[in-house]
Parts: sequence; C-alpha cells; structure tokens
Amino acid sequence: MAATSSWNLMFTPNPPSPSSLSWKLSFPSPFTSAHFQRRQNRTAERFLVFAAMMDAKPTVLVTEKLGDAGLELLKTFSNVDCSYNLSPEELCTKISLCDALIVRSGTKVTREVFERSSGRLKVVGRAGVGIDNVDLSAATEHGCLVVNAPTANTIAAAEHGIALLTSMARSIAQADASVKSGKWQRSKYVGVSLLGKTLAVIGFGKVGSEVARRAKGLGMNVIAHDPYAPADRAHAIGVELVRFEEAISSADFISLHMPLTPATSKMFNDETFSKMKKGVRIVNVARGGVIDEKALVRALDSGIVAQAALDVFTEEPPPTDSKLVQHENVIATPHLGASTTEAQDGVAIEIAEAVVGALKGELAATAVNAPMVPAEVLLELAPFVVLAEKLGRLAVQLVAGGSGVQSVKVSYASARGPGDLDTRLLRAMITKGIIEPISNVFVNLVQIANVESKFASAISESGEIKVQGRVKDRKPHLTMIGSFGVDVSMEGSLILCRQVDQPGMIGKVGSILGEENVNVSFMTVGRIAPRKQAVMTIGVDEEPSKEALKRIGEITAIEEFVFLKL
Ligand SMILES: NC(=O)C1=CN([C@@H]2O[C@H](COP(=O)(O)OP(=O)(O)OC[C@H]3O[C@@H](n4cnc5c(N)ncnc54)[C@H](O)[C@@H]3O)[C@@H](O)[C@H]2O)C=CC1
Ligand SMILES: O=C(O)C(=O)COP(=O)(O)O
Repeated sequence: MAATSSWNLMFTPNPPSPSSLSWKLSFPSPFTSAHFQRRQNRTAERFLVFAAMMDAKPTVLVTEKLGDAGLELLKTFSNVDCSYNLSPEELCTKISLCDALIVRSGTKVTREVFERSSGRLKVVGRAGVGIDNVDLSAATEHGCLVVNAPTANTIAAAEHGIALLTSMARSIAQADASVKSGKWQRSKYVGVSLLGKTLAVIGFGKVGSEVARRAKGLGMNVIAHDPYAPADRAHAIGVELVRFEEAISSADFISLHMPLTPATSKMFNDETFSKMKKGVRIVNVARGGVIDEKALVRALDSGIVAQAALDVFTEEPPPTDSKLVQHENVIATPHLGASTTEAQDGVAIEIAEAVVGALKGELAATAVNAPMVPAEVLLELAPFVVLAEKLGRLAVQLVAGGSGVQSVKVSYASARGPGDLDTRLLRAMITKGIIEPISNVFVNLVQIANVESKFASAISESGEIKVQGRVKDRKPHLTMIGSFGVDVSMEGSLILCRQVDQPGMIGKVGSILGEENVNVSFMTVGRIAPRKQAVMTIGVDEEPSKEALKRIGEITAIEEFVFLKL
C-alpha cells in the first residue's frame, strides 16, 4: 500500500495545563498499521514530554481511586493527573508525561509501561500491599523505584477475612438472597460453629497474624504455616507454626494470606485439595492466583471443599459466567479487603508520603525493588543486582520451614574503599529481600544466621546458611554453598545434591532427568576431597516432577538434595 507522509497531530488542552492535556491522533486510514501508529505515538510522546518539561513541578498520574488526604498531599508538591479507567494503551501513552504513577490492584504496570516512559518515570507507588501487578524486574532495569503502602490496610484486610469466615459458616449471603427472593428456608441454611474448630492461616504476616488473633477470640484453635515467620512471634499470640501438609490436612477452615509469587502461584491445586479434610472451608483474601480456580471448582463439586469465601480472583473482574463465582457454595466479594474508609485514608497518605519522598530523592522506607540510582551507576551495578537478587532468593529457599529468618548478613569484597559502599541501599534491599551490592564488588556473600536449612550442607562451619557468588563475564555465578566450593552460572533452576563422591553419579542423575525430558544445562561437582563428600550442582531448564526428584533422592549415595528456582 502506498504511503503518504501527511498526518495530523491535534492537541486539545482541557483544561489548558500541560499535565492534563488530552490529545488525539488522527491520520489517513492507510496508515493505521500497528507499526506506523507506534511511530506516530512516539513522536507525539516526545512532543508531550517537551510540553510537560515547561512545567517545573513533577507530574503524578493516579490511575485508581485514591483518598482525598493523599491527593491533597500530592498536590502540594506536584501536578496530579487523576485518570481512572485508562486502557493499557492509554496508560502507555500518558506515561511519558509522568514522573510518578500511583496505582492500586486494578492497573497492570507492565514492562511496556516502563519502556514507553522513555526514562521519565521515577517512581511507581502501589497504594496497598500486593505488588504482583507491577513488573518489578522491568522497573529495576529502568531505574524506577517501586514503593508500596504496607501497613495501612492490614486491619481492613484482616476484618474482611473474618467477615467472610463468619458469613461463610452461616451462609449469610445465600440466606440473604433467598429471603429477598421471597423464600423462608430455615432448614436449608443450617451453618457450622467456629468454636473449637481448627483454622489454618497460610501466610503469617501482618494480615495473617491479625486474622489469627481475631479467630482466637472466636474460640478457634489456630495453627499457621509460613516458612519465613519466626516461631516466637506466633507463640506470642498462641499460634503454632506447622508444616504446610500438616496445616492443610488438619484444618476445618483455611485462610490465605501469603503474597502471590512464583512459589505461591496455584499453591492450592488438585493435589493439595486431595490432602485436605473432607468438608474443609476456605477463605481467600490474598490473591486469586494462589488457587488453581478450576481445581477449586472440582473440589467444591466433589465435596472436599464444603464452602469457599473469595475476595480475589485470577482475573478481576472474573468472567460473568465463572463457574467458581456462580457455585452455590461460594460467596464472593469484589476485592474489598482494603476497602474501608479508614484504610483508604491511611493508604492514600502512606503512599503519597512515600512518592513525594522518593521524588525528592529521599531513600524510601517502603521500597520494594532497587533504590533510585543514577543511570550510570545502575549500568555499572546491573550484573551485581542480578547476582544479589539471585543469592538472596537462593538463600531464602534454603531456609527450613518453621525456623524463620532472624538475621541476614551480607559481606562484600570490593576493589573500592569502604567509604564507596552505600549501606543505606543495602538496608533497603535487605528489607525487601533483594540484596543489591554496590560498586566494584568481586565476591558477595549472603549469610542467614540462627536458622535451620532444608539442605544441611548449606550451613557453614559457623552455623549460618551461607551462599556466595560473583559476577563473571557480567553473569551471576554461584561460587560457594556452605563449605562446598562450586562454580555454576545462576540461570534457570538448580538441583543441589550432597553425595558420597564416587564414579557414575552424574550418569545416574542425568538418566533420571533424561527419562523425564528435563533438559540439563550443566552438572558440576564440588568436593572436600576425592571419594569423600561432594555437592553436585545440576542446572535444569524445566522443573522436574515430584516423582523424578523422589527417584533422585532414592539413589543410595545421595545423602540430601534440594530443588531451587533462581
Ligand atoms: N484482598 C485485599 O484487598 C488485600 C489483599 N492483600 C493480600 O494479602 C497479602 C498479605 O498481606 P500482608 O499480610 O500485609 O503481607 P506480609 O508481607 O506482612 O505477609 C505475607 C506473609 O506471607 C508469607 N509467605 C511468603 N511465602 C509464603 C509461602 N510460600 N507459604 C506461606 N507463607 C508465605 C511471608 O513470609 C509473610 O509472612 C498481600 O500480599 C496481598 O496480596 C493485602 C491487603 C488487602
Ligand atoms: O493492598 C492490597 O494488596 C490489596 O489487595 C488491596 O487492593 P486495592 O488497593 O483495594 O485494589
């Protein structure tokens, strides 16, 4: 098709302030191809960036309802553009005009958003806790800080969990609908008591522990599972921390309060439902994605799960014909956990303070990814960021369930003097579980003290989980686990096996993985001395099945092993 170079760019100031320009592109129909449209939009974006630069105040785009107190605070420092219900494309277009973006759970902040911001976006504020809707890796790569408001909605979410628990047990929603439809069905809606029943709280963080506290007040026996929560915090409110299997198999009620991460995604599935007590009741105020929703429908149909009370869904809003939502034993609310007047006022102020602070260049206490660093420093640090994140992730996965993390120690070996190392950055990163070393670091060391490990060989002579790595050819490498020296690229996933060093081990493990069609990227062996103990490190592209891991564990010379996702 012939191309003409004429196209029109129209700007409609409304009201006439650069931060609230609404604009429209129009061009002849032959040029509506996606590629050409992107080019036109980019040119438009550049123009708009220039227009906005004329205004010295930073611009904050707010894409979902935020409390007035927070908006007022933002307005003292910035131009605030409240544009709700933007399409993904509209968000990408607007973002090049913005220094900060504030969202709740309904806005997906994708890699494309960061790319299209052309480097202007400095901070994303999540007015709430869960940051699973923000692409944190992309944010970090683009030098954009992500902050959240982690405390202000805790009580609201816990109270909603308890509201769902009690109303589920007495079928309040179903009974209400029945009465409103003119029926009077007293025998249909006989409920179950909570007194003396066992509630398993999965995820014993801020919300989980408040739910536990309230459930104790209702006379429930509360147990909890959380691999990273310290047992003494649980004991302080009379809750026992137990292993996952024990929690789900002994519970009459299960309440979910963990974040959505790769490790918790579909944690509740056909297999886990099959281990539960028949007639268990489930509350989910965490994230829809922690449950395999199709498996939950099957468990409800078979009666394994008697009832479910759900505030969150994999897709929000869920499809109108969702079998889960329509199930007669399910009650559903539209992600209302944080929606109280008090929580929304608190969250709005908490996030406004964090965003304004970040725009002023202050170190944010609630940063969930890398702190803001100049682009040139970020470039230098990039491989160390990846290494640090992977070491942190690896170390945390080695912690045995229930033992909790009391302290984390990070050591650097650097060509630079100690004055060149900014430990404020370090503190922020540790808090968020992503540990980023700074400067010309050669070796990084992460130690978790006073802890039991799933893989005893990861414990060093001084009693900590210890993992050590370095950047080689700008790629992260693991160089030590516990007292065992290794040298493996930290990509994909790893199987670590401690074994008695002897010929043929690589072949035995390799053939089990081969039969399972699991691609092995490398295998190395680090040993203390020939024919003594060794740690074999196997890089795999796919996650082996439980059966394959069991067979590896059954090889006689293998004394312990663990599978880790990097
Ligand atoms: N429905 C709603 O409106 C709301 C939902 N939420 C959701 O609740 C989640 C929890 O919020 P907070 O308690 O404030 O966060 P938090 O960070 O204080 O607690 C989360 C807990 O989950 C634990 N955890 C991590 N992985 C786990 C695993 N594999 N198994 C068991 N536990 C695991 C962590 O160790 C931590 O103790 C948020 O991530 C968010 O997704 C939070 C507020 C409102
Ligand atoms: O804080 C959270 O994690 C929530 O899920 C609350 O979400 P919302 O801000 O109400 O969209």
